[in-house]
Amino acid sequence: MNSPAGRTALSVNVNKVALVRNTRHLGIPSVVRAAALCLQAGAQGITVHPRPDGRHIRPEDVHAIAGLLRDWPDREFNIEGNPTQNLMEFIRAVRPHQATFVPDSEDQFTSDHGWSFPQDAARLAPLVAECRSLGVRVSLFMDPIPEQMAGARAVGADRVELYTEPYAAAWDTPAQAQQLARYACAARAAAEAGLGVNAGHDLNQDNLAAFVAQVPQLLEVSIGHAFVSDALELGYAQTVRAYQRCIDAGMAARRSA
Ligand SMILES: CC(=O)[C@@H](O)[C@H](O)COP(=O)(O)O
Ligand SMILES: NCC(=O)COP(=O)(O)O
Repeated sequence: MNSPAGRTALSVNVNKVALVRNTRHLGIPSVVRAAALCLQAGAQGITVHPRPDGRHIRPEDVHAIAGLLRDWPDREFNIEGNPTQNLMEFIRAVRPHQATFVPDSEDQFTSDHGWSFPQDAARLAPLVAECRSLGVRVSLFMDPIPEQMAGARAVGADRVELYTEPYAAAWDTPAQAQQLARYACAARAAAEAGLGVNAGHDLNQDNLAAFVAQVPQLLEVSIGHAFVSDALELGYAQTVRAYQRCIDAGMAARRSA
């Protein structure tokens, strides 16, 4: 992903643009136009989560964004999903830069937990191997549990994505510092296991800088719900710049610590 060396990359998740689009048969707001405007504003990647029930991102969105990203060779496409459900058909068809495996059930309200090892190892390992044979990086959606990181590496994953809802829920409370320490420890354990570290879920303009400042070697954040909510007020381009300012503020705080 084309991000200045050492800068945490911003991948915009456009699920919620699709959610609004799906409430009429008019094709607006356009998911591809949202992605294009975010890329033009400097987002390093686009993320989608084509859930089996099609509540937001649908197969045609996946293929359209894959087509868009062919015009942006220095940016990345990240497709999220459960590889035991419909994710692999998309990986085989469009070969995104990254596949993020998420252990969601088909009717889950939203993602709310990561994989567990060794329980999930046997069924994930061949799917990870297939992605990698296709040249697709694999990131595993994980709770911030240091002891779980070796298991993620053992199935062949390149990265983990730390599930950040518990941190977001603790933000601006007395539990914030403890949560940040928990994520920093998990990130160090991941790096020691040879894994890259991504993060996502409920990150926003309020809580992002502190997370970037405290969590080492953070390669990518994928942000959707709060991003699209902000873009309704600011527009996509201004929102990309606002989130990148949060990332830069976190990186600066990290350097000065
Ligand atoms: C895996 C994760 O935390 C999010 O990327 C997920 O895509 C959110 O899904 P919804 O947008 O359906 O809540
Ligand atoms: N992997 C997290 C993601 O893509 C977006 O999550 P959210 O910001 O919509 O909670």
